[in-house]
Amino acid sequence: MHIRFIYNPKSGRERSQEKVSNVIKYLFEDGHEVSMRFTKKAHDATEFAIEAEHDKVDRLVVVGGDGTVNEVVCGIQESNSKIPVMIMPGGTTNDFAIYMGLQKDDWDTYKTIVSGKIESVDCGKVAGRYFMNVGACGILTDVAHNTPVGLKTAFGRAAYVMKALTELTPENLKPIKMKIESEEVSGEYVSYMALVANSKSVGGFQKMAPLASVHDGLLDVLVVREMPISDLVTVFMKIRAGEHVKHPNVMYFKTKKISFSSLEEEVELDVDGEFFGTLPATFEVVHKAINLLV
Ligand SMILES: Nc1ncnc2c1ncn2[C@@H]1O[C@H](COP(=O)(O)OP(=O)(O)OP(=O)(O)O)[C@@H](O)[C@H]1O
Repeated sequence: MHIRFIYNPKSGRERSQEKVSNVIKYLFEDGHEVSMRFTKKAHDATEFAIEAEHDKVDRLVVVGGDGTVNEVVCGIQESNSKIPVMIMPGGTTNDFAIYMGLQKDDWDTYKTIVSGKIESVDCGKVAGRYFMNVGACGILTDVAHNTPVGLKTAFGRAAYVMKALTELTPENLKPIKMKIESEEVSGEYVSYMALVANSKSVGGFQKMAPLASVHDGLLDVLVVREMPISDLVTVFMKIRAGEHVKHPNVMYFKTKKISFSSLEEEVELDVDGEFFGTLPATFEVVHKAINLLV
């Protein structure tokens, strides 16, 4: 088989080299052809995924974080590719890879690349681009894209916690007046945060969208509505257990398609941990979009 690696050398703590070398060694020993593409800047991984479809490679291996996976998913969708994809988590949080159980040792990674099960999984679409994990707006949702790369390299996930703590000030706790339109829920809501998730794991919290599934042809929507700060603290403390969705001021439902618009100020949107633009935005699911090796 011809196996193409797309490798972001700057994602996470830059410690993936040894793992990648070991996996490539196993692949060579097994007689496979291996080619490498290293990303240098934003969108390189998208171009490399499109190139992989043209080159008719047999397997694509993505080494990087959620942002790199996002770019590869965009390339796969844009080129209508069905190439089986393996994700080697090399980022800071790796929400999607963790949700899919892809934190494997070197040998299992190699075995999955050559003979893993292929699962056809959903992705999301927003403003003509695609996402694997989440689109979000409101408090704390910009932490991932605003944390400097140097801080992530030095401190890993703790960098996000440090950045989050600097953001949780009374001035930042401004609720957003937004309009939501979907088949299930429509209306004007005042909320602190809204997110649309494909997988359960968001921002390092493995039960942020506790009922999400990448097989159900649906996106999970979580809206944290305006509430007293003391209630908000309670909600955040329940995220780890996935119990936050039961709070009366938290809306949680599934949909195929949903639109958000801000009724007042400009609201930034974060998609798979990277800055994406501003509201309005319409999210929809793309069922069975990616052939993932698991
Ligand atoms: N060689 C490079 N040097 C600097 N930045 C790069 C390079 N290659 C890609 N990038 C940037 O890295 C971003 C993706 O980073 P990625 O999300 O994979 O890592 P992370 O932020 O450490 O992990 P996570 O999102 O899981 O927390 C891309 O959007 C791109 O802009």
